[in-house]
Amino acid sequence: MGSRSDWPTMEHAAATLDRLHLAYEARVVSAHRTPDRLYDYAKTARARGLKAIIAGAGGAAHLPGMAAALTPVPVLGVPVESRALKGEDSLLSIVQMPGGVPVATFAIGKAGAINAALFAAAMLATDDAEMASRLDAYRDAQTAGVPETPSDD
Ligand SMILES: Nc1c(C(=O)O)ncn1[C@@H]1O[C@H](COP(=O)(O)O)[C@@H](O)[C@H]1O
Repeated sequence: MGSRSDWPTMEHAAATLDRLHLAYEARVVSAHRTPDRLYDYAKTARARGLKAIIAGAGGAAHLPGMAAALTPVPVLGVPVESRALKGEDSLLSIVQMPGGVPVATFAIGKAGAINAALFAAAMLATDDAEMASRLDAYRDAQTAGVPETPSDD
């Protein structure tokens, strides 16, 4: 994520990965404020064995796109809700990549963070039966948690 201030959003991605027993690291890396850290992080990502990078950032959210420019590891962009423009700036900054440098872009805020984690798990599940069954269990629990009526009475 681009800043510690993104953690209240991105911790939902982390919690989802925890639920799926999927190992991850959470780091603050900013294209704007820590460009060298971003360069090192992205350039070493593949060799370190990272299978996906969930990049959350708000406002002028260049982090996901710059990460994607520097590594072949799939980048999943999460637009963090910004104070001034409610995350529309984040969304548009992340989604509108030039052809040739893809970033998979998710919804603004908490839902996007959760879905990015689920999507990363789904990518891994294509050749990991254990992960596929954990995802099935996640969905089963989600389905079981949806009541059929609007209230208990
Ligand atoms: N969009 C970026 C990048 C980047 O794209 O590299 N670095 C920080 N930021 C964003 O700035 C917002 C405000 O950050 P602060 O709260 O630290 O001022 C955060 O949402 C962060 O993701």
